[in-house]
Amino acid sequence: MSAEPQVRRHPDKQAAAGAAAAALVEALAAAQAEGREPQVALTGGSMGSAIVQAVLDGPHDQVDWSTVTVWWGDERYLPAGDPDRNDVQNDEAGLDRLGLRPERVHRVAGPDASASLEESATAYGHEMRADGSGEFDVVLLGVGPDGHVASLFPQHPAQRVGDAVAIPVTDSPKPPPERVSLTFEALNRARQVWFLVAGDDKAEAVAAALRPGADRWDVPAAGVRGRLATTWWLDEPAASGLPQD
Ligand SMILES: O=C1O[C@H](COP(=O)(O)O)[C@@H](O)[C@H](O)[C@H]1O
Repeated sequence: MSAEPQVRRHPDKQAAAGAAAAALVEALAAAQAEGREPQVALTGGSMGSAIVQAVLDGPHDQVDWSTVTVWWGDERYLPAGDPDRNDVQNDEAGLDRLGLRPERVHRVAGPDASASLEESATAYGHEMRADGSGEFDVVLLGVGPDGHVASLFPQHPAQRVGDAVAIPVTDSPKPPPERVSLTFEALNRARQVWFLVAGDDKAEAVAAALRPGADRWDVPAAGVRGRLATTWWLDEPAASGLPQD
């Protein structure tokens, strides 16, 4: 079973990131209050860093960050420390200042630390199965102007891979061409899925993903839902293709 999408509109990107950050702190604290050690999947792109920075800038002490486990929904297959990696951009936004335990921050191995893209994706999937089996409390996802989420691109054959948690993606239409992505199956196991989208260049993708009957082959963002909640955190420009109500 999966949850119908809910839309939260905010006047600008900062407000959307701030509201999502406050809700993330609340969700992680609630999971800890229920006795769980929460698992969260982060995202790259423009909003991926905006929410990390907003968490750091806002009140975040109600979460015991030492028991939070962090994954990425996708990663660009680049060496550790490369400024185009999602984890590096998240670190620069403040992820490495939250008090997470390094052994609970699961980074995708790049070409400096794996024999091949395929090996990196397989290892990431095994790591996830071994450590909590990817039962995410919250999965954060940015959305590209083409409707892609994580590194699942429209009409890209990588979408077809079943029976895997993490997959190698080659020929990505957005650089860099090689990436590791979680699959629809892995993303859809989350309790909550949150889309974070800002900017009028995303309005068409947002409207297409939320259109009833949208096909994930054409609009991958339409193919991910949380088991308990699916929330779209939007700024007004990104929401401008949706009906006002
Ligand atoms: O390449 C990627 O793009 C998406 C969206 O990025 P944006 O800059 O257009 O917001 C991102 O969510 C994904 O994690 C990343 O690898």
